Amino acid sequence: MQDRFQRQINYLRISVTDRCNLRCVYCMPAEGVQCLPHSEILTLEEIVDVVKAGVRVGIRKVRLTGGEPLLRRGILELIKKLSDIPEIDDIALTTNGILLGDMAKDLKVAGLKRVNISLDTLQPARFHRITRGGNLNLVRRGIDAALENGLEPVKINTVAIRGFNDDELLELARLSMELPLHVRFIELMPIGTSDDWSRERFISTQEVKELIGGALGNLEDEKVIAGSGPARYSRLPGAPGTIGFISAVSNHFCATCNRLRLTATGQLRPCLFSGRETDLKQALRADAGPDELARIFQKAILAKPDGHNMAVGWQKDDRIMSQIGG
Ligand SMILES: Nc1nc2c(ncn2[C@@H]2O[C@H](COP(=O)(O)OP(=O)(O)OP(=O)(O)O)[C@@H](O)[C@H]2O)c(=O)[nH]1
Ligand SMILES: C[S@@+](CC[C@H](N)C(=O)[O-])C[C@H]1O[C@@H](n2cnc3c(N)ncnc32)[C@H](O)[C@@H]1O
Ligand code: SF4
Ligand code: SF4
Repeated sequence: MQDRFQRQINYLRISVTDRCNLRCVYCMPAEGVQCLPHSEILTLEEIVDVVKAGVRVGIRKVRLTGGEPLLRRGILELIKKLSDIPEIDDIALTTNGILLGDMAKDLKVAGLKRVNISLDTLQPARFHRITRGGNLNLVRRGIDAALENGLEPVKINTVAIRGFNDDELLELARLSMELPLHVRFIELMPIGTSDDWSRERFISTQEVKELIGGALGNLEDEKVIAGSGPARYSRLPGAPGTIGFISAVSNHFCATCNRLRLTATGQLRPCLFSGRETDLKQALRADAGPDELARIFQKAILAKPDGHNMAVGWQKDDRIMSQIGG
């Protein structure tokens, strides 16, 4: 269905859990994150009902995220049920990769098409520091398992952060020369835990492009890689993979935004950056039928703003990224 700004909305990002096995410094506070009670979180059946209602208004693509989606009990069963919905033609998952080594094969069998894996550094000690305790080896294993099991295209999400990983962006870009990986550099957005994370940490796409182009060769524009997300892709000469750029701040893609979010607690959220939400859970738990759920979707789509307001600074929100479905 089209929203008020003639954008076709066909993509639902679902936060299947607010829980996470890491605590990345720019995303979550070190402690004090209150996990939502189970009764507040949508059940697997409720999520499937929501997607079926979404299909009625044109949802064709689903992404499971969180928090860490691989922590959600029953995730394989959920993927299986979603892949049985004939209209859904793309089921993807965004993960920190920690549990992927052990789960990739079962995820593929359940019907998952592809994964995006977050990786901000290739240095074990640094990884441990930024994730507050994570083991980089497990993520490397997860990436290998994703490739071995054909969860392709495998995309790597790297948030470029000054004073933290700006000295290894070239090495991360080189991954696309060694393996068929699509390494995407994401601009740090003013959302999440702002602790020590300030404007000075921001690195623009332009800066990363110049760095990579200067050191590794001409970046040739690449056609779209499967998935209709906001990244723009280029390829280094002879590389099996590509380099992508997600310029969420410097050159935002709101004019072509095609998505809605479903929070872990069953709110439809028209925009990552807007606290305005439409409640689906109450209707689900009052046994609303598919028509009524589809009407709630329509309402949320019509409430989509034309774009974000990042320019005003750090997002003040009742929810953190892991609850919204980053
Ligand atoms: N501003 C903004 N940024 C987003 C949005 N969706 C995703 N992003 C950013 O893009 C990053 C990568 O998102 P992914 O979960 O990998 O999904 P995607 O890039 O849409 O996925 P593909 O379908 O594979 O292209 C996120 O970490 C965010 O930083 C959005 O709706 N708005
Ligand atoms: C919130 S996580 C959820 C999925 C999973 N736990 C993971 O890390 O991939 C999704 C993505 O959001 C990104 N992210 C979190 N906070 C961000 C911020 N302030 N700016 C840009 N990207 C951010 C993460 O790096 C990650 O790639
Ligand atoms: S970015 Fe992902 S892995 Fe890191 S704390 Fe946030 S939800 Fe967890
Ligand atoms: S900030 Fe909002 S409008 Fe812009 S791309 Fe993200 S979700 Fe869409």
